[in-house]
Amino acid sequence: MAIELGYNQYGKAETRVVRVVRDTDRHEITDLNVSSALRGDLTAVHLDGSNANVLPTDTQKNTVFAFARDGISSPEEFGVRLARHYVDSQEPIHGAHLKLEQYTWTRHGDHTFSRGDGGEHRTAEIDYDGTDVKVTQGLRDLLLMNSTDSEFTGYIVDKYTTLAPATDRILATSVNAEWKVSDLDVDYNKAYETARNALIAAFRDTYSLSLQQTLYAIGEQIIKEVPQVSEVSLTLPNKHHFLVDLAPFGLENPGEVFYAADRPYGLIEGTVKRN
Ligand SMILES: O=c1[nH]c(=O)c2[nH]c(=O)[nH]c2[nH]1
Repeated sequence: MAIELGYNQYGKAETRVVRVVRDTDRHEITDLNVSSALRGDLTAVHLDGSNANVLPTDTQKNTVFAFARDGISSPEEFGVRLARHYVDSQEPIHGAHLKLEQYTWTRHGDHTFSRGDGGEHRTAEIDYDGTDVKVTQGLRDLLLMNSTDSEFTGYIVDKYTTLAPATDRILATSVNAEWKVSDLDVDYNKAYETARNALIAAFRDTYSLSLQQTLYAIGEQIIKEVPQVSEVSLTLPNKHHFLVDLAPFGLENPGEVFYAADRPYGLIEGTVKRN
């Protein structure tokens, strides 16, 4: 029987590093969750028990902390620096994939910050194969709601359809988005802020006939406003808000009282590309 090793990678997942800049009394914090995955000449470790080509995951964790000492200007810059280091300094390591999440802290003073319930956060993904660096920016769990300017009508009706057409509904979603940055000669923080603002503006300004239409509008707006972005992928759960029937209580409900359903939910996914 012929058996062989397929694709493999290994690394340290979820190294939590918090960097404080304290050059002045007004401190800055960068709070990251860093995962590294290395690939390369790693057959012997799986087949023969030789660890000679293995840069331990513990070392990868330590490298994150040591590199943080030099400062973190953006998750993308930090990820690129780590990826290049692992591949360029270790001959058996041929590729590195870095995933970074950045948690947002809101300032309440020079050295006082609060963080929400672990909701919205920024993401960065870097891949380096020894030649090319690929960078993807994004965000996860950004909750958005329009309390009007949303319809859903004109859909297929078959014998299982019970959904009533909606001409004025709540549209709410928890945005998961990532966009490929094709030109790396860019200010990552500025690109991120511009893309995030474009995303929110497109959601706000689109009179939505479906969440699919809103998805396209968001992708289109990001591509229009950030010249370095070539492709935007979006995953949008439709966080349904159903109008409650108050008639049994002798009350009208002119679009004012809703039941926020948890599950199931519609899941709208798509990619918008620069042509
Ligand atoms: O925006 C929507 N898109 C759908 O595909 C869909 N399907 C559904 O039941 N409600 C909605 N809303």
